[in-house]
Amino acid sequence: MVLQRIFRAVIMGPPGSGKGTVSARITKTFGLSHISSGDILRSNINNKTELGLLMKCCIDQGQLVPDDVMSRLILRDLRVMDHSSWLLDGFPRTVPQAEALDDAHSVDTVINLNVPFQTIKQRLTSRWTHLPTGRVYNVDFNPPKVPGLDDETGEPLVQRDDDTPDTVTLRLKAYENQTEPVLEYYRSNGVLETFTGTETNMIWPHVEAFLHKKLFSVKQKVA
Ligand SMILES: Nc1nc2c(ncn2[C@@H]2O[C@H](COP(=O)(O)OP(=O)(O)O)[C@@H](O)[C@H]2O)c(=O)[nH]1
Ligand SMILES: Nc1ncnc2c1ncn2[C@@H]1O[C@H](COP(=O)(O)OP(=O)(O)O)[C@@H](O)[C@H]1O
Repeated sequence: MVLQRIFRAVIMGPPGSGKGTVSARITKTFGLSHISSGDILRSNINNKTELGLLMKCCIDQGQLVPDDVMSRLILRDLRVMDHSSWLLDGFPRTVPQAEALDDAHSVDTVINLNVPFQTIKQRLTSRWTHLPTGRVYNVDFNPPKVPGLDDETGEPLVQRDDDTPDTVTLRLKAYENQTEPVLEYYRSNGVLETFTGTETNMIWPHVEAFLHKKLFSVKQKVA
């Protein structure tokens, strides 16, 4: 689908709610550029940049990276995408980050994946990631064709250092304390759309239908 107008979206939800999985489907269906804060941080860690080395320990302890670091990193990437439609995944995660984003760009819609915490824990400890692309697999849900290898490149998959049961508990706490207030922020701005469920394949048709409608009405407004 070719968009006729620039469209900016954010996808939110607790760790393991399926943001990466749903983002891949959105980008494939609607052609938005996907920007994942977690993938950007992991690429910095993998490439041993100064920022990556500094942030690794905070990520591995299930804590959020400081707001100023994160906002600078993402807003810098968005600056060079001035004429693109994008989907932000994992940013903003705090109210100050949402305010920093608002100061620079207007957000058309925020997709919130509301998946119960007890569903999530099991998923994260069986998540396998292809670090260079952020493609995710799951032993139960979408296993790779060859165990341990990425379907597209044949490169090795890894388990994230922060996907251990103890760190997942800390990340869920950080989500409750620091990220849930962002949902309220966007709800009061009138852009929040929540999708509730325990399975991505049940949630996805609703997200897809919503975006079709949203993009169509955006085009109508412009015409
Ligand atoms: N069992 C199960 N696993 C899922 C489902 N949706 C996504 N996953 C897996 O759950 C893990 C977390 O999903 P991901 O998209 O990475 O979530 P994110 O942390 O919100 O970006 C990955 O291993 C996915 O393959 C689902 O409906 N059922
Ligand atoms: N916007 C952000 N603000 C602060 N820290 C972040 C942000 N995005 C990612 N991080 C850090 O990177 C980690 C992994 O993020 P991410 O890949 O989005 O995890 P998940 O998709 O499992 O929720 C987070 O637990 C946090 O430490």
